[in-house]
Amino acid sequence: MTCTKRGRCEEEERWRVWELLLPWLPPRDIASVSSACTSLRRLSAAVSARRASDASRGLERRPIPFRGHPRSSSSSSSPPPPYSCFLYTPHPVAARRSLPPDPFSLPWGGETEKPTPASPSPFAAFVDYGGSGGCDCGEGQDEEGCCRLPGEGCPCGFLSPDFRGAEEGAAGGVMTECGPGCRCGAGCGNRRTQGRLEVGVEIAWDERKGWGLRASQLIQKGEFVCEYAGEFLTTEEARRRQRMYDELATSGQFAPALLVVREHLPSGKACLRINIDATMIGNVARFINHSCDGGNLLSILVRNSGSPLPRLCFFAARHIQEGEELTFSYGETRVKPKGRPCFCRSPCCQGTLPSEET
Ligand SMILES: C[S@@+](CC[C@H](N)C(=O)[O-])C[C@H]1O[C@@H](n2cnc3c(N)ncnc32)[C@H](O)[C@@H]1O
Repeated sequence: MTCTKRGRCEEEERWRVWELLLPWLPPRDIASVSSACTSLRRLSAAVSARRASDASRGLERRPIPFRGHPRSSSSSSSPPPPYSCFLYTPHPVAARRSLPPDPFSLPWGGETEKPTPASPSPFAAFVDYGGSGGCDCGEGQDEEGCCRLPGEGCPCGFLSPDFRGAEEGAAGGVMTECGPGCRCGAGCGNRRTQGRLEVGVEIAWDERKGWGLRASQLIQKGEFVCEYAGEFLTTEEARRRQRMYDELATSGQFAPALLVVREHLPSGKACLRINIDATMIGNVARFINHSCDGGNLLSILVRNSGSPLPRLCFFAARHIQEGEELTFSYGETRVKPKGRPCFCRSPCCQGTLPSEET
């Protein structure tokens, strides 16, 4: 009698450990655990369903669901769904040195911490948080009152995105906002792109392009959609990862999200190169696919006072209807001899995805 009771307690204890452990495991491990017994299969299926219900892991204002993956509703013995293989971050982060060697072995989770001056990280190599050049507008005022109207003296400027030609796919340029060098706080009117996601989006499966981001509500022309958050990499690290991703991509089950952005001088010469890798740590923007016609998003480099690195932000280039896929152009250059096929379906499709030597 005593023995049976102890046995039951041990069993319950083991089960509790699984309940605590499973939600953090990489999908590959969940798949192997789930084949052990019916109870674990049920528990794994519940964990996978929870993951599919919110890509942002609760870090955005509202859940961002995955829709329509052919394997998501089938048994958990099927291959692990790729939507788990990244950590969610609402903000750009410094390159992580402690990441596992490939995205398929990443645990489930998110990065909540915004980098601060106090946290010593490689980010400090890029961003000077002690920053100069910010405004004093917030001093002695409540947040609501500061930096509200253009032309009222805030030195950070209120340049708006340039939407001329946006509907024809023209690039959007640069704008400026208050930032870490300013005395104003999060409620300041000149921090339009620094809050959490405001527009409704969901992540939808396409047989040929993989996951993509689509609007789950009408998005008005000019509305801020999201920024491209990921790890800021040095060019050397970007090259190393690109080689790794190219190899993984030959398996066909892997979609890298490493973006190289160049800020050009008016003369046309490149002056600043930014490498943002959203493959292993990123936000919803990592799901935005390419369109050869420029897509319906305008990409703008946003400079924040006190931060030498601009951020890449997306605004609606035109009214975007509920259910429409959100896309932008990954660039013009196509230098890799065997470029990967493009399935953007636009009339001006070039047939291959933009690529360049990183
Ligand atoms: C930033 S990710 C976009 C999300 C990705 N589709 C996924 O499933 O995670 C970029 C990758 O998506 C795929 N992709 C993006 N646009 C595409 C297009 N127009 N045609 C085919 N594949 C595309 C490519 O594999 C590319 O490397």
